[in-house]
Amino acid sequence: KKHKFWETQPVGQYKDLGNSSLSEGPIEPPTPLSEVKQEPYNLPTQYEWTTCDMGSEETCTEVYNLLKNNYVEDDENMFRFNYSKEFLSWALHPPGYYKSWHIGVRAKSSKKLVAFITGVPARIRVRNEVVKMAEVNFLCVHKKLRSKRLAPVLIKEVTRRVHLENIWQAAYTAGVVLPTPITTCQYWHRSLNPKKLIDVGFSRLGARMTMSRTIKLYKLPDSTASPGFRKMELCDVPAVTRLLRDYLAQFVVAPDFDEDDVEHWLLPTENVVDSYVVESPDSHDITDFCSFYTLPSSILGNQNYSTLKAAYSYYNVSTKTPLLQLMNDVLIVAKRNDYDVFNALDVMQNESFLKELKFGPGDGQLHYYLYNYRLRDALKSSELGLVLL
Ligand SMILES: COc1cccc(CC(=N)NC(=O)c2cccnc2OC2CCNCC2)c1
Repeated sequence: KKHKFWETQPVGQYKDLGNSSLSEGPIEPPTPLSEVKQEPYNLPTQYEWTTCDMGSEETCTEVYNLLKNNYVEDDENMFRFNYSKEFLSWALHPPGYYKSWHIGVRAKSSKKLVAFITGVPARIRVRNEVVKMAEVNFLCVHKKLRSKRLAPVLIKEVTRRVHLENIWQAAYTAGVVLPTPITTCQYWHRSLNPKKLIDVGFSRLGARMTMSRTIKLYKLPDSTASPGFRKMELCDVPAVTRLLRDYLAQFVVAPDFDEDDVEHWLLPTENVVDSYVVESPDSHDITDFCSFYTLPSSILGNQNYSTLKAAYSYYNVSTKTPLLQLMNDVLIVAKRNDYDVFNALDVMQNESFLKELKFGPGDGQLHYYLYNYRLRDALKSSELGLVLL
């Protein structure tokens, strides 16, 4: 039966969609902490739980290798996400993180890491309510242990450890449809290195198009157009926080970032996250902001290339510079830094620039979910102001 596990969980069930007698908000009330299961869920006897200290080079390398060889692939199994170690360390150490939410499974005999799941704390606003949530990510079971029903146990265990910290909601994404998406996003790609993308099968040569015509089509200027466009610096944190909070207020679901969050999630970190501001040349105000994160993919089975260097649109705010020009500038910077492709979801106001900046639609969708929080109706993707890693 489909979703045997998810039908046992406090998540929006299909039968509830559009049922306006059901109120928006938590589906189940918090449990008294004394009633939360104190001990970990049972694993098959040959496996044991381990808490992964991502601050340890050795453990971080084990997690990196597990994901590099066993994490999400595209629908045609040509690419696999290859999150870097510095990315994983950044993603799992935001302000207020809990080490106990970095959960691994080892084989008792070999001590090999065979599964992983994580949570990080986040304050997420849903309409006018700011809710403490866990952002759950990096659910991975070794390819050799699939269909042993390990994923439900990993999900129940991270849920139990989140409950122990008195947090009762979560946010997560998946490429598959589960009960019940709060929104479904289309992803889009902007070619930066079309020759490589066609060589590795990520893109196809358009009909009646030659390679040289295609290279010319995606060519970008060498320098950015916005006066005052520069990398974000520590001293920009207060202004960027103000800009971002004002911008995100328009969306139904969005992070409730404070200055500490902005410093962690948006200050440039080499090979992990890049962010730029537009500082007005005369007033020196920060009027615009754009950012992307770096998530390479392994290219499976290509003689000439092993890695696809991909940028993923993160948070972008335009108040003076046209969004179209701001995003074109971020494409120029990504190209200058040798990215092969720039990816974006059709969330926030992204739809307003995708086609004009020559993004093409991807062949998949990304579904967003909330755990233990019901929305009366699914959102349009443009009502979503949350980008997960
Ligand atoms: C190009 O290499 C890939 C390797 C694995 C999967 C995919 C397709 C895919 N599933 N893409 C996305 O989920 C995606 C497409 C555009 C923007 N963000 C995305 O996912 C983010 C956010 C969710 N966690 C993964 C990274 C592509």
